[in-house]
Amino acid sequence: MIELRDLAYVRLGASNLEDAQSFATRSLGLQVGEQAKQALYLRSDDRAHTLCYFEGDPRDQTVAFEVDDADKLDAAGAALDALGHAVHAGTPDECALRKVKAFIAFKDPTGNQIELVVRPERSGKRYFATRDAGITGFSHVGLFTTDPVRDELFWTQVCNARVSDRIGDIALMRVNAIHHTVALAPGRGPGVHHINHQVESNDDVLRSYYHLSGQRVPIVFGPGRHPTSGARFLYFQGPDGMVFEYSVGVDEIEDEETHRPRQFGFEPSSLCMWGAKSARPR
Ligand SMILES: O=C/C=C/C(C(=O)O)=C(/O)C(=O)O
Ligand SMILES: [Fe+2]
Repeated sequence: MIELRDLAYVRLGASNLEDAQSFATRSLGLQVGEQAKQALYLRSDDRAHTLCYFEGDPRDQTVAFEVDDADKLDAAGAALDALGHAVHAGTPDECALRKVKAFIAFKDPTGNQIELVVRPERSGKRYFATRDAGITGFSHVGLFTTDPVRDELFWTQVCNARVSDRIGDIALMRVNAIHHTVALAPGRGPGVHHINHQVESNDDVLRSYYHLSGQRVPIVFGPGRHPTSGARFLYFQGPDGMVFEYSVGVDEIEDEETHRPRQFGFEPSSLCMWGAKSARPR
């Protein structure tokens, strides 16, 4: 069993790094941790980075999870290899680019690019962004799936994810007490469906709604409230069509032993209990 501890980062190819920087700092509210020649490292918490835009194809998207140590990383590599996944061990240069001690890369059954990392770098400086979006941290990702039932089995049987709730066959899965760290979303191929940051209060969600609307950032869903995690949310579109979410008030699963996933119907009211309609199909 591969024990995922937390999300580490997302890496996104950017068609225009300047546009990505402008969006990340003026709209999303991240802090530039480091500006390299062909990459931009962005912070949302006490880590050195949680999002990296690099000059490249916007379809090149990777999600990374932290595992405990080098032994666990080796065991994960062996387990994935035995299941037929091609596993790449990061070279020292590739580790430096990701600010981690070691990592392996592989694809999930849909073809999503996943990395498992050890010892991601933290920063001695606290996260301090020039735009005050109220961000309290990087929280979850949505991943496209071409087969939700198969991919739920991968995340829950090969890895340690547990299903918190389902909407139709779509699983919202946790790797720690937080309601979900990975949400699956039906799609025609691999890719990141959305990237979530938690914010401090309902006020932050609504303040951002007006701030982003004023900047003509496309709002794609919300403000609204998910009946699943209970979170109040706003989804909006960034560079190269990537969707970002702010949310506040996501449930924690209090009792790991007794929690049973709830089943929600595959219908709009399962996505928003206030009646907001998503501008993109889930
Ligand atoms: O469409 C359902 C979304 C559910 C949630 C939630 O319960 O918080 C998400 O954040 C999500 O999957 O994006
Ligand atoms: Fe979400």
